[in-house]
Amino acid sequence: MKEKNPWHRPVTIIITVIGVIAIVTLVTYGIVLDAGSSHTSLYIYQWPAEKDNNTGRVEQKHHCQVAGKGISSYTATPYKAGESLISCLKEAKENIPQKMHPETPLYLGATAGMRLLKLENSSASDEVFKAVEKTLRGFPFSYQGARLLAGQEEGAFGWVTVNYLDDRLTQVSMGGFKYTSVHGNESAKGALDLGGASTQISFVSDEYNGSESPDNAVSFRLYGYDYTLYTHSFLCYGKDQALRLALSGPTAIMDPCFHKGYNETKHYAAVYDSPCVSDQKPQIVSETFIHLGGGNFTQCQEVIKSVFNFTSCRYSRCSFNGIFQPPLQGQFGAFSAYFFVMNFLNLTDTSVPLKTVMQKLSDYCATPWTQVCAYFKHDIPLKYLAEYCFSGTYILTLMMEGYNFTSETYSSIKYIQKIKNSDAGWTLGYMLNLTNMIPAEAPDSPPLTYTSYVSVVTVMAILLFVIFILILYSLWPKCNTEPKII
Ligand SMILES: Nc1ncnc2c1ncn2[C@@H]1O[C@H](COP(=O)(O)OP(=O)(O)OP(=O)(O)O)[C@@H](O)[C@H]1O
Repeated sequence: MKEKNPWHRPVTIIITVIGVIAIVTLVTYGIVLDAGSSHTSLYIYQWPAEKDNNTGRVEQKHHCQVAGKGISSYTATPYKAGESLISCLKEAKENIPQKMHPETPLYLGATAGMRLLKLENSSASDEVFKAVEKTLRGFPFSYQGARLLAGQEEGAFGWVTVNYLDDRLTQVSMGGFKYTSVHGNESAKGALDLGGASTQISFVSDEYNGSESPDNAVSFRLYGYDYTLYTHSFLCYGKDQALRLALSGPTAIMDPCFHKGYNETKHYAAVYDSPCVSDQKPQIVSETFIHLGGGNFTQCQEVIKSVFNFTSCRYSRCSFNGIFQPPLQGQFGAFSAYFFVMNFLNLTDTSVPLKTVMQKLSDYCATPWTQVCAYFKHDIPLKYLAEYCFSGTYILTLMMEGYNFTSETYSSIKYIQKIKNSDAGWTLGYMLNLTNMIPAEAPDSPPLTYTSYVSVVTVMAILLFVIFILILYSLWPKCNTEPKII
């Protein structure tokens, strides 16, 4: 059968092609791998392709958790560190349109696990990085490097992420447009990050300008505001290494931080094969020790306090281990293990008085191990389950004794996992920095919101399309209705 309008098929194809191109070019992507001490995570971020540098535009599109342990655990077989990343990188290929692969930046940042490995065996750490780099280069993305993040960077980028996602760096919303307002120190939120091997505290304080203990200062100019951030990363004070610090010693340990009835034979090597505790290894012949639970919150607090050194401070004030810390100021977001642990314990509500929080944790610690197992073992890995009493007590002790929060200021902490669907952590801040997504100066004119931008692009595309059709129509060969005299 003959078609009535033979030209409508090419037009449909053209519309589809224009539509697909428009949709694809609207979005840009970036990939960051967080190679932590306990595991590696891959994050894909996306943002509108037009570059107006506005805040709050970048969002997490996808998260992939790499199976197995962190890359620092592959010292004996470094190539496996590279191989471990392949399945998440394949997922990234599927989640980003193929056309965009070559221009998608790909970063890997390694944190405290690799910091410890570097201290212990720097050539082993180089081998792991080489293996990881080889894998990353084998994918069609724009590889931008795999590197070790300094603790200060980890803290500072975590702070940038939280404040960026919370829209605290610059704008307030007015009538659909975003205007720069007087923000700065008073609106910024502090960041508390508890990892497996290190922990970071970062905040701005009116009483800190970087002159006392300049090593703790990071200065930024973001959207026209100057920030002098106080940040410190405590290596060995992430929750896994802190547990090793707390577990020092004799052949049979009655550990108040584990539930009564907990009874495991453990290898000394597994506890002491870390530079955080290697000098405390007991000089005994036995290879194993019995780890027994005592289930006593108050005693657990005492054990945990002993891993902090409060005796010396050469500054006007310190947190612990002789590290300077200015007075705490403002709200804080506490993420990573802070959230995982307090969420399990059902203690994320900081409007609950601290005394009540401690009582609930104390009751939990006193629960016999058999009862805890019977209740949770199908849902929670046993390793995590066994450690929640220790981890919860460690978190409260670190905050109250270490960082000097009080029962009054405890409510200024919010336990967070995600902000607007993006995970809290250093990765987003790192990518924003490396892609120059946050300008030093505020944009001159109020930029369009994303919805307005999409509307303008859509209207322009329709207009162009109509013009195109009109031109096509005027050029199309027509039957001449006039009688012709040949
Ligand atoms: N659901 C959970 N319950 C309890 N602990 C958890 C849970 N999920 C992860 N963890 C633990 O929380 C800790 C922090 O995890 P995270 O991924 O932030 O650390 P990391 O990046 O591996 O460490 P680091 O930043 O020190 O290199 C780790 O010890 C991890 O094993």
